[in-house]
Amino acid sequence: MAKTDLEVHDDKPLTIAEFEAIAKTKLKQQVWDYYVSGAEDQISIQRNREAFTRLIIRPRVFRDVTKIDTAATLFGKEYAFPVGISPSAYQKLVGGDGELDVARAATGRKTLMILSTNATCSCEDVIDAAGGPDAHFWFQLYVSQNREKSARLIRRVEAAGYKALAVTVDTPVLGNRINERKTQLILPAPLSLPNMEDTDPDRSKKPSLNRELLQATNRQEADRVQEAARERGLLNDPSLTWNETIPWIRKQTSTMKVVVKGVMTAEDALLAVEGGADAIVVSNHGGRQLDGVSSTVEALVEVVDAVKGRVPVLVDGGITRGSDVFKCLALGADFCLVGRPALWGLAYDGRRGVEMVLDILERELSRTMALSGARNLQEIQRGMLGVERRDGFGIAKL
Ligand SMILES: Cc1cc2nc3c(=O)[nH]c(=O)nc-3n(C[C@H](O)[C@H](O)[C@H](O)COP(=O)(O)O)c2cc1C
Ligand SMILES: O=C(O)C(=O)c1ccccc1
Repeated sequence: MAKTDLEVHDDKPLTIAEFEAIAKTKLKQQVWDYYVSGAEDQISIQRNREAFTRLIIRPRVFRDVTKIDTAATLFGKEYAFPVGISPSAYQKLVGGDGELDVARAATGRKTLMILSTNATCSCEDVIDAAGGPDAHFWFQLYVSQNREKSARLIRRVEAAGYKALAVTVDTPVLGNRINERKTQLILPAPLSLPNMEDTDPDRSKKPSLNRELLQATNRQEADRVQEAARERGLLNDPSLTWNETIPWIRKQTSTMKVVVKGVMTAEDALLAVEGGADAIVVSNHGGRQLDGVSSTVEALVEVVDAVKGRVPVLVDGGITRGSDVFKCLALGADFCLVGRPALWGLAYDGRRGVEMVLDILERELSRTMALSGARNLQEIQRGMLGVERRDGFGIAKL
């Protein structure tokens, strides 16, 4: 449409969907494919989004909503609002200074960042960029078959000032991502994974690891490549168990909390709590691991009901609106995380782009709260949600 005197056009993206559309035009095909893809038929990615549209808000009105307080506390640290950034690999491929820009944005907006084991910036540089040990960031951990190597990494991130380890429990092997198999992801030579101790002097001459992992078409080949990946600490040891692994991690650190990321059932949530986890992240890895699992908001309900407030419950997967955050909190989550939305912001304009994405989510959450009659996070109740009734016409309150 042509501009007229009466129209003011502002080209700044106003929604996460607009950031995504712009990121698609800015990123190289192989990078876009890597970040956007899920596993196999991508049913669970779709389900993550659809579940939000099925949840219907039941707003309360005529309450004094002059002041809206979105502050959220985790492990004694107050964050400005309950949306942090999930760990994702190779952020320098997306733009700017990668993890450093994401870190600057997270502290700039007083929220949580979880740094990936497979980061392209060192855990020390990320804390420095965030303004030092007050950052209250967490580190995502893949536990290596070589436990000594993992023990050294844990000591290193503890010394750097991380407050918690988020142990990813949904990745004993890599999910079957078809796009990644078709379009090779290349980590260009100057990029490296500085949190990994690399014992292979020839590694820079070899193709990127996810590609190798996914290309294997027979068991022998697959075993060989998975073994090489695990040896480097890029993937979890597949033998990890509740009984052995959580106590082992706990023994390696005296200051950091232990969080498990990737729980999707009440049964595992109970094992996590009984095994001494300090928090749970309900996650299906952004639909990149097992395809065919439920959406994370569906799983959130059973996890919250099983945990009964004993530890904080976080959730990620498909969150692209402040109203999605509102729905997660109403179901009982203590905090939300976004993976891809932060990356779309990073692709748009480095630190500033990530801050814009966080600002959109904060403004949308705040407005949803005001329009629903919730002045603070405690007032966001499950009864503010409903679903379409199957047995008649109307909304069934949750
Ligand atoms: C490109 C990409 C890389 C990821 N890398 C990791 C990782 O290294 N470790 C991990 O625990 N989760 C990883 N995840 C999963 C995210 O932490 C998170 O669970 C997921 O992205 C949330 O869904 P969303 O992207 O829909 O917000 C990755 C996700 C994406 C999209
Ligand atoms: O791509 C991912 O989702 C992921 O978790 C991962 C696993 C191994 C290497 C790099 C990223």
